[in-house]
Amino acid sequence: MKKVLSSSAIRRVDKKTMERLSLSSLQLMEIAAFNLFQFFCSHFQFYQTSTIHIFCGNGNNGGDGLVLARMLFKAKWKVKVYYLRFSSKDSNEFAANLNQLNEMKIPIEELNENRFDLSIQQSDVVIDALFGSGLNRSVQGFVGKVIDILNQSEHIVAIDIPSGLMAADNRNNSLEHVIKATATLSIQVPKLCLFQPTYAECIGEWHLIDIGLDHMALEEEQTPYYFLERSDIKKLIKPSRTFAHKGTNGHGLLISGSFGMMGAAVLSANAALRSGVGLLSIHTPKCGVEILQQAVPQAMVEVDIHQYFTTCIQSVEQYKGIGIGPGLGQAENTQKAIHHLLQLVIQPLVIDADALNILASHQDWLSLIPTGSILTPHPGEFKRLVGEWNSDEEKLEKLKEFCGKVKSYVILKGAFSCLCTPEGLFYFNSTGNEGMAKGGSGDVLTGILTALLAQGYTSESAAMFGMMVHGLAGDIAAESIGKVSMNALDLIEFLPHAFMQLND
Ligand SMILES: NC(=O)C1=CN([C@@H]2O[C@H](COP(=O)(O)OP(=O)(O)OC[C@H]3O[C@@H](n4cnc5c(N)ncnc54)[C@H](OP(=O)(O)O)[C@@H]3O)[C@@H](O)[C@H]2O)[C@@H](O)CC1
Ligand SMILES: Nc1ncnc2c1ncn2[C@@H]1O[C@H](COP(=O)(O)OP(=O)(O)O)[C@@H](O)[C@H]1O
Ligand SMILES: [K+]
Repeated sequence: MKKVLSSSAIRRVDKKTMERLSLSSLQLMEIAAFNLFQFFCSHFQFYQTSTIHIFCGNGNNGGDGLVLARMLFKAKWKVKVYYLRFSSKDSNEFAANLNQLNEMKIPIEELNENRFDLSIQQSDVVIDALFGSGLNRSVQGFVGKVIDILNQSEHIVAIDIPSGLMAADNRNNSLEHVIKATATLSIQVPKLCLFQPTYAECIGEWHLIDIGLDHMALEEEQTPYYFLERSDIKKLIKPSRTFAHKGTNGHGLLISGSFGMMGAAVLSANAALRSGVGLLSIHTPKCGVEILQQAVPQAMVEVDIHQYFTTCIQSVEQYKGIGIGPGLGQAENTQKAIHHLLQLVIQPLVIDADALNILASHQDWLSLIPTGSILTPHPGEFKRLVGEWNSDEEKLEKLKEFCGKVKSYVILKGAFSCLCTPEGLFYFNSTGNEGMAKGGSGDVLTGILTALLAQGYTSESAAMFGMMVHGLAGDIAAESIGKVSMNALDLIEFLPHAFMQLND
């Protein structure tokens, strides 16, 4: 698990690293730039025949740019270096490295208000080292004009953060002039902006470049934001038991499907059955019985009295994991059935899709949600629950407030799905890809989560494990058959591989 930190926290970690490892700030910059250089050479080998235009500010982000320029120059890449003095005083590290470049006779050009004509070819590459974590106000003036010109380039690699974007909160940033990078090489610590859809087109694909910051210093920083990694899940996985039987592996219930939407029930059920549940029951209207008995013979079907949709859920105490929502529809009687269930149930629920939509239209039922439930809205469903937001930052505030209010977990789905806990901690998922943006992918997640709760995982562990394994199944599917063709069925198909990888 990596901590997502603010710029001021990162500055403290940098400082402690230098003190504890007896490094000067020039040495730390040299290490940072060397790791950037190594990553750049291996990951962007195909740029080797292009001219690399490196744009440096006169702070330490610019310093990183100068050292990277020196290393690329020595390695015989074609580099052109430019710098801009937007701050009245050069940082010491920038100044020292500028001297080194001058001594090595590496050509370097100063841009200023009167001189910023740039000639960059389509195949050329721009490295953006103008501003990093030191940006403290919106970019204006001639630096803004330079950024606008650079944005006409097709290949832009930003160092640490695309210039013009702030690490954590951009609500007071006009965002008029921000580098639109194709890739961002962020220095070791994930920043909140990397996970926000609004800034995705400025950040492009991103990578974290380890520079050996002091682990204790990182430990000492407090943050509510975390980036969840595969290694975190391994610790949560329950060992398999030789004398296990279907009873000890838990009995799950899915309340799912309605006329025309039985596919959702089939997907959730198959996902649950690939996620270790001992026994699975599916509550469904009469029209779904034959479909389910054929498509999912391993599951038992509990038949509703209604032909087309769910109207009445009787006893649920025997189930340890209960998932409700996929393909459920929002018929009047289904709404009543949900209200009845909420009054009846004491164990945490997995609540998805139409069950969320029903709750959104009956806000007074939210207080009936059992403590520790897992709600899995996509942003559209979440908006119905909490109203519109004006920024991603406000969205996270609403998420925290909502989780506290319903004393439950929410997985806000999308790229870097975000799990928020009732205590207000945020965990961004590191698996998953855009190939999963297909109908039915969310139904698969509901099945997985229901199975994990049934097996006795705590809600928090189930949410972390489920979110990670679901995304990993997507990543393996993408590698095996490609993002275009993969769909929800493939997530189920590759789920066993994902569980095996997490267990390795
Ligand atoms: N040992 C280390 O420290 C390491 C640091 N590392 C690297 O350092 C980077 C952070 O460097 P940094 O703190 O010098 O800030 P940076 O982003 O270069 O900005 C420079 C100055 O610009 C100014 N400014 C702000 N906003 C402005 C605006 N809108 N328009 C105009 N000016 C504006 C502001 O100064 P001000 O004008 O407020 O006095 C600010 O101080 C980090 O991203 C990483 O790449 C790595 O090498 C690892 C080791
Ligand atoms: N661009 C993306 N990157 C990563 N994961 C994604 C992306 N788009 C969708 N997903 C994942 O796919 C699932 C889609 O769920 P949802 O929108 O509820 O689909 P449905 O309701 O059709 O089942 C979520 O788990 C989400 O995190
Ligand atoms: K930058």
